Amino acid sequence: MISLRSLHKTYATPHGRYEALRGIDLQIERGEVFGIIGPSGAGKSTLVKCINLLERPDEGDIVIGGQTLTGLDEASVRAQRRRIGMVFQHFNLLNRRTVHGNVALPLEIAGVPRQEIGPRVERLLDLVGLSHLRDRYPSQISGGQKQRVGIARALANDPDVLLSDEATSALDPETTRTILALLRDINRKTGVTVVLITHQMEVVRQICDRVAVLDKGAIVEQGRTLDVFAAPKHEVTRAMVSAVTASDLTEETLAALRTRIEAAAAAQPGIAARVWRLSLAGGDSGALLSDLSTAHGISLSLVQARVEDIQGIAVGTLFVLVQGTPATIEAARDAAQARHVTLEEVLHEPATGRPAHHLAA
Ligand SMILES: Nc1ncnc2c1ncn2[C@@H]1O[C@H](COP(=O)(O)OP(=O)(O)OP(=O)(O)O)[C@@H](O)[C@H]1O
Repeated sequence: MISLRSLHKTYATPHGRYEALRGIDLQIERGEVFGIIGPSGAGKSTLVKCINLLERPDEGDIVIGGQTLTGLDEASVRAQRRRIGMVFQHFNLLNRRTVHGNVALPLEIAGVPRQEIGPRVERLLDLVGLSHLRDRYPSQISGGQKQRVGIARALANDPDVLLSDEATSALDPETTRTILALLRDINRKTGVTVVLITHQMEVVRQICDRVAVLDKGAIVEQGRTLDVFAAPKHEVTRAMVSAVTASDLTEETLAALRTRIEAAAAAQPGIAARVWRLSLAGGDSGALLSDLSTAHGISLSLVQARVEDIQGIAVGTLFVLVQGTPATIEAARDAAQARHVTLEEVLHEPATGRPAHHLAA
């Protein structure tokens, strides 16, 4: 649906030229919800402006639905721009027009006959759940409702692509969830391709099928959202993912665990203890823990956990204290490896001098 091929964009600055996009290659399929995420200064706004043709890239091609947009004259660019519906962070509504009037505006500009505009706007307001507020002005509705107007307006000309530029950044978490759910719903009902530009991993987690990570003007990682969350490769991705799913044990918690383990070992000689970090990407964490303890006769207690639902799949980190004989613990570890789990030993008592190691299932 959208192909970005080797996009380069350089700005002139007082200190010389700055390369904001350094060869972006991306393929976004028809009907998917695709996230482009990156930290501040990564080049997200520049990329948005190139995709909707407000900025011309210095090099490279933008192809939407088979049509190469780079190299077109201004009149053709304006026509092509209608194929992309834009949703903005600050809504960009006209205060002197009603909700209905704001959604009607792009249809008026496109020269749609007056008698067609009314029914079309009503359908759009119905789609975003705002029919009852049609005569209100922007100052009389909430931020979430304003964004619904923004989404209806973006869909007015029946675009192939809905391009959302930080559409939920100005909204509280609950409103963000409802707006993302609405975008997902519209994507399913209409099949419109949705491209979300965001700095929030939470947005990607909730609705994106695939994601590309932008850093310093380049795509550093891309893939299915689930895969990127489960095993982020680039350090920028890891930092953003860990803000949503990962957790670490503090030194205080580790010290308290050591004390607890030593007391248990003194009371029950022959019983060893481990602390495991289990990274899940799918599967049922509760079932995993109970299966391991019942099948192998070990004692398992949860120390700390952060597990998030990524479109129906559990992804996250559990820290568990495992106690048993060394043989039963080894058997349980082998069994854990057979599941969708990455297991890392954080603490090994009594210490054997063996370094902590990673075992990928
Ligand atoms: N018109 C311009 N002239 C010069 N440099 C620019 C211009 N616009 C952007 N830049 C620079 O290009 C880089 C990318 O900027 P861009 O606004 O695309 O990043 P961003 O990922 O959207 O950042 P943020 O999330 O903070 O808005 C930045 O270093 C920025 O300073």
